[in-house]
Amino acid sequence: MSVDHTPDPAMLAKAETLTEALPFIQKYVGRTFVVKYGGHAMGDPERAIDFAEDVVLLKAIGINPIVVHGGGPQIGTMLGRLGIKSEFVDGLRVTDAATAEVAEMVLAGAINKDLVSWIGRAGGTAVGISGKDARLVTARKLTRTVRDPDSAIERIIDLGFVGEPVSVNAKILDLMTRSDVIPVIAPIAEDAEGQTYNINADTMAGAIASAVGAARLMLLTDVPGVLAKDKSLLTDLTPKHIEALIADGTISGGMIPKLETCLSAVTGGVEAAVILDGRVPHALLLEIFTRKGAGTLVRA
Ligand SMILES: Nc1ncnc2c1ncn2[C@@H]1O[C@H](COP(=O)(O)OP(=O)(O)O)[C@@H](O)[C@H]1O
Ligand SMILES: CC(=O)N[C@@H](CCC(=O)OP(=O)(O)O)C(=O)O
Repeated sequence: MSVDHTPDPAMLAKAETLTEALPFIQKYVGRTFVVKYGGHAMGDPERAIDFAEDVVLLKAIGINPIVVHGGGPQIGTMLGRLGIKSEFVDGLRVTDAATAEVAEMVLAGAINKDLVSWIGRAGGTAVGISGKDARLVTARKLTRTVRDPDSAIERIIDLGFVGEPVSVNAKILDLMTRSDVIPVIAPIAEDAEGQTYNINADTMAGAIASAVGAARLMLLTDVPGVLAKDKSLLTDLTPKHIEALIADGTISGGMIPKLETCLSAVTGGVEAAVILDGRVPHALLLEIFTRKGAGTLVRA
């Protein structure tokens, strides 16, 4: 009796997908990827489960993920329930004392523990912390200047308790990533005097990526990447392009801190930064392990 050796095309396609991933696995094993999961991308529970599986798979094959999460829309919902108004300047939430308290509660409380739970259920060992734990991140008040487009006069805007990272305790992250642990980090930190700051999650992820010398900073959001004025996807950007896109208004709102973060990450030792659509199922795996990639890649 003869045996039919013709492979099932669907099975063959699976094997090809795995072999396509091989050079990327070989390249990145032992390296650290900082993945920022935005509040908008987090909205769909099914996608959140895909995200958790992707992160656990990375760890299982020897790539070290560090997750930094946002939660802007979720903070907005809680502030709304409490009757606290909120306003943004260049994608940053103006943060008074009450808003800082709510931001910490939502980010370091609810969202951080949801993510830890998703990763745990996908089989990973996630430990949820904020910048305050083990003095992971020390922050200071952020000063933001805005330039009036007509007069070109610059003025300083007071954003309240919005912080920027000054130093990162990379040693504690190193201890965690050398073990089975997947750190899950909320973008809240304090200064030397114990003042709490609300930090934009992209900014937090960028500072951490630079401090650990990450191979990649990956920012998952709710758009396919950086879009040009005609809405086409800009697949590759350099620092020069970014400055021009900010200056001519192509980039606005939350995309500003995102690209500023990519800029300082790639000039601060991170090999490349990617902005990609977190609403796409398994966006992380598709970006890392396929030749085509996805989203917008920023390189120095
Ligand atoms: N040129 C641009 N390309 C893509 N998105 C842009 C651009 N300019 C502004 N944006 C806005 O930036 C948003 C992403 O930032 P943000 O809302 O802060 O996301 P996240 O919560 O994922 O950090 C997009 O939803 C879009 O509205
Ligand atoms: C200062 C500042 O803007 N902090 C952000 C922190 C959360 C965040 O960045 O969340 P996303 O990534 O989901 O936008 C905020 O209060 O919304």
